[in-house]
Amino acid sequence: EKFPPGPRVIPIFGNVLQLNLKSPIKDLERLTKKYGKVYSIFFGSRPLVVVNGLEAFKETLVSKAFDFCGKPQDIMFNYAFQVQAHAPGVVLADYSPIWKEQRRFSLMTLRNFGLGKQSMEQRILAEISHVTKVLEENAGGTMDPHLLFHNAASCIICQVLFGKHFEYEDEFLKFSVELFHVTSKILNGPWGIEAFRLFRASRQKRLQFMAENKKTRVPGKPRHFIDCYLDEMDKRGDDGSSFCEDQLCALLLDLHYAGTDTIANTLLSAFLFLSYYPHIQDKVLDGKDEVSFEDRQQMPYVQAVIHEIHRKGDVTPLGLYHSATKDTELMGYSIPKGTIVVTNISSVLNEEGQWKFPHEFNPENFLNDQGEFVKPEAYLPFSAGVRMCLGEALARMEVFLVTVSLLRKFRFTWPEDAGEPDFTPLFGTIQTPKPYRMKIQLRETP
Ligand code: HEM
Repeated sequence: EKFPPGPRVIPIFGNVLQLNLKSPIKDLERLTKKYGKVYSIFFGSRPLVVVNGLEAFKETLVSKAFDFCGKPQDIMFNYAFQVQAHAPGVVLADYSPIWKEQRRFSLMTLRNFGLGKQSMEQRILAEISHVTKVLEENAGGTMDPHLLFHNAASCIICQVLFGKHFEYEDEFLKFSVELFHVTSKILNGPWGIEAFRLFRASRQKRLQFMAENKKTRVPGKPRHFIDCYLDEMDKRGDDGSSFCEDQLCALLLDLHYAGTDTIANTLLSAFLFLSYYPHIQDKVLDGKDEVSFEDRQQMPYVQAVIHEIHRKGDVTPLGLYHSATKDTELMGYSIPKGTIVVTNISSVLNEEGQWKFPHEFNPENFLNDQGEFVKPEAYLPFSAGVRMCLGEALARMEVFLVTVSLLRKFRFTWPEDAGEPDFTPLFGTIQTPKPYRMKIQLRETP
């Protein structure tokens, strides 16, 4: 009876005609002003509860984390993406022992692979050298970095999953980058049969990799994620756990997808802002020649810039839909089991009252009066709680290393003839900055 309020529902359509689905963020902001931090909208006859702002986020994701950690199953994207119901992977899997087991294993494996340790850093730096090469070829001119950053992000996660470098011309790399980029905009574009076809083709390619890999695998000597998973399967035998090759195949897509488009768009957004505000680039370097991930704690300004990149990047504006695991309450409203809950991450990352400069790209958002690094509570680009992003550590390391390494070698500026930049991104489950060109100059080596 006390379901969250919302705009008047039109039979059959619900509220879809009242929302700009191509770019709904402004509409959601308008509805917050009218109905408060928690309200409902209807897609046809199906209600979605939208959660806005830090206070409502904390109740949803932290204090009532287990009431809201489900994931809706009967939506179109799941049918296209998952392919096999018994092997749901992690990203779209409902809250269940299977999800828990697979998430824990993935997290541990990413960590043991050297996250926070030297070896992961070396893998990332090796991939950055390919980016540097392309930028060197374009130095003195301008370029659209779109494909370059997608290729780089995809290659880095492929190093973890498959243990090898893919050339930027490789068919698998090109196919994957295109697949992720197109389908992450599914919410606002025409799609259907084509998405189903692409995800099925992607599964065939992953199965092929898994089969090829077995030929060179030495049990107990893992080279990459696939090997680690197969070792785990051997260890578990027939213990009735959820570990199986279909799950491995699903996880490969989850991690490759989640690790490519998010990072690529964060980097695109980073270099859009940095090109327009080149004075920030000079302050990042501040006379330092060598910068390693290890040193970041001693570099408050660099930390502030990287965090501001993730905040203004705002790449997953509505997170990934949650669902209520039982009949529960949220901010005084009744939420029936199974209700889809939309976490409007964008509303928190730009919330007035939480940030010194909510609407501008400004590293001061993460610095106190003494110039020390501080992280406001509303810094939630990776969400929070039980379903929080499991690639956060890798994402932070990648964005740090790519940004700092490229700034050491190049200076990026906004082309004089490019007019004013449009910072409003193209909306999607993962959103993308509008295409732009940046001017690239080699820095003088000291
Ligand atoms: C800037 C980069 C990234 C951002 C902003 C980001 C953000 C997010 C967000 C908002 C979620 C949804 C959390 C929720 O449902 O409440 C998520 C989930 C997830 N992310 Fe990321 N992510 C990033 C990079 C990565 C990377 C590099 C990987 C993999 C290596 C990854 C793997 C995942 C997985 C597997 C999930 C599902 C977790 C689960 O449901 O248990 N992400 N991410």
